[in-house]
Amino acid sequence: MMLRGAAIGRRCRPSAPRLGGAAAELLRAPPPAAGAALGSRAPCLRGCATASAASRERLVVLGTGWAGFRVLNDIDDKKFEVSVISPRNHLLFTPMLASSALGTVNQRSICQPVRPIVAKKKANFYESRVQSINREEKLVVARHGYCHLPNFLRPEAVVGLVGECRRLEADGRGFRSHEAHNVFLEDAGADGVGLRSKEFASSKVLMAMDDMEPRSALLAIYRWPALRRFLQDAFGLPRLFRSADPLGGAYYNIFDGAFGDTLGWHFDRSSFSTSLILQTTPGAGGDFQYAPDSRQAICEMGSWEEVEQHLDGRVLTPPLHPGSLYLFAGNRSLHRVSPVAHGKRINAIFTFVEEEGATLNEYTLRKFFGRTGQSKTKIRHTPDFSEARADQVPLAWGSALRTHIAANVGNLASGLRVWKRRILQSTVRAVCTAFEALEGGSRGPEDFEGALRIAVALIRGLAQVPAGRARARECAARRADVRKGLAQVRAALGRLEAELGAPRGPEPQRHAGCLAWAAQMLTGLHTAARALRTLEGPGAPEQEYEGLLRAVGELRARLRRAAAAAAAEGPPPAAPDDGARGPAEERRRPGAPRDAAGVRQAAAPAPGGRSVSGGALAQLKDYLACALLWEGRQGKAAGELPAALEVGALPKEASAGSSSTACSAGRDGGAAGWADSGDDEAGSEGSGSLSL
Ligand SMILES: O=C(O)CCC(=O)C(=O)O
Ligand SMILES: [Fe+2]
Repeated sequence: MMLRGAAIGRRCRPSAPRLGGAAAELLRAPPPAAGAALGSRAPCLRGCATASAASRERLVVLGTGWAGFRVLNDIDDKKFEVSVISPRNHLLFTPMLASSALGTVNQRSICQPVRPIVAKKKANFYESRVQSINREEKLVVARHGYCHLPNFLRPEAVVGLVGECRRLEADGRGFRSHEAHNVFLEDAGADGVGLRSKEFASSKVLMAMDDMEPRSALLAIYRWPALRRFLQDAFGLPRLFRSADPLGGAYYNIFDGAFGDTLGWHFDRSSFSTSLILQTTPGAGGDFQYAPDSRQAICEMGSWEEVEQHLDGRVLTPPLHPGSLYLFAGNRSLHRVSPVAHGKRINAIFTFVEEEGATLNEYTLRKFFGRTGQSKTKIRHTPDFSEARADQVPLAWGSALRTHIAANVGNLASGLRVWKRRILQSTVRAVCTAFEALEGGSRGPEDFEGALRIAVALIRGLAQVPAGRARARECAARRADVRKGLAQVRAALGRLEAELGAPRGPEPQRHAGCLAWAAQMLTGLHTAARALRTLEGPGAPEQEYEGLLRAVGELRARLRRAAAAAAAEGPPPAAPDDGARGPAEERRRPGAPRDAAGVRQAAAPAPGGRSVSGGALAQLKDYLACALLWEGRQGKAAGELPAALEVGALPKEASAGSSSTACSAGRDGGAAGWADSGDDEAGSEGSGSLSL
């Protein structure tokens, strides 16, 4: 139903939604004049009045035709609080339409804009169509698509929810997305022309429902039956259900000024949404902006330029405050969250659906949740950086790297101690700044080189680091690798000790090789065990790690004793004769353990350790790359990585080897510090054994 040009004066009855029940503690019913949307299938407007003028009578003017315009012009706004609802924001002087079509009158001359007069009368203007009028209820239902319930939450509940969200964030939960999308949140299609081809960049952190504690206050509100009933009433729906999506039922959004986060112009895919504003930074952006009921018009447009023209003067930016709940028909009105310049904007979205069992589509899950299922393994959107070399990183990788770092940093930071997390975060910031400078053409050479090296090392590490249970599994497998490595060292030392005790000629060259190899292996395994323990965070099996580190300490002590015994044998011969030594070796040690192959293997200097440990420890390099970053607390500024640990310094083939990083570290005196950062008993022994 549509009334054109008619003005109806109505005192709108206050309409507090019916709220009560368990979560009522947290909630405050909207004040009577909050403009709650009730009574229609489409989100709609009730009362159309603001809370400001309880003493004035409310008057709703429908349409901006002759009558409406006249009433608005003549009304005494001291006596009446006026709201205007009209699909047009101007009066059209219809008798002149024909002349306008013929070109004798300019089109603009036959339109009178309504906003100046609305502003003068301090009225509310809703560009919308009225759907129905309920005279009994004094209710006007308009297809406006937006409804604001200020103070929906009590301030203390807002504080509680913000705290909950921050805790999750600090715990490394959530997924940071940096995405390009068009207004329809759909693939552009093969041809990708017209409006569909216009992409907007969006970035934010989303904290999915399955990341929340079962006792989460947000989930308590979401599951509160009265909220669902209220929304069903508000939207005038026959049925309404909570979403069956395990990730997207209720979730937190964080728009971080440090990343200039924003949500680009789009239409939602669901017919309506419910958003709870928790934190804003006034004046810093993060505004919710929308063009009411604009879908139909925009769908007919061929380009974004046309849409921009259409949006001019139509975009509304409602004032939202922490504790505000707003209901919004997001699939009918183009909307966005403007870029956040600083601080953080936090809100929560509640998803309700009209069909029982409905879930989010894969496109949305992938883009904004980073995964489609409950696995916490993040989706990679970026090139494979694992083979990256500092001297080979193409400039074009800049933004992909930033995205990748940003997407994984939360994942990696999960469970880290605070100081480590800080190092990681400041490293990431340095890297992002460096890339920004580079892309902007103002390359800061000192900053950049260091940051790039770190970036590559970081990415190599991050690229392999899973989260949650997958991480625990991965760490368990890597612990098994460390145990295997320790067993190899133990066996080699056993054979060496047996040889040293046996009455036979000295073999100083071979023994020195074996000792050096064992020392390097122990350094690498020690670093690996500590890095893994850090990675696993609070859930790490402490006893097992203690056992591994104790074993390293014991083997180092044995190594020192063996080294002393070997030193007593005398200096190594100048030039060992490999060809002659094989059979001679067999002849000289008849009482030695039988496994000759094992002896030969252990005795080989094994540059890079590959021949000893094969591929079993291959992935440790990534953890070691992470570990070296974390060792920044030892006063090594970003960029001052020990030379042997720079990613560019690692020969490509070394990445296939197991403890190559550790061995490089072992050979470099300066590197010993990071490998043995010295807060456990085994740590302080590293450099000593390396000096063998
Ligand atoms: O955060 C907001 O206020 C709006 C969010 C939104 O438009 C969306 O999640 O689709
Ligand atoms: Fe939206």
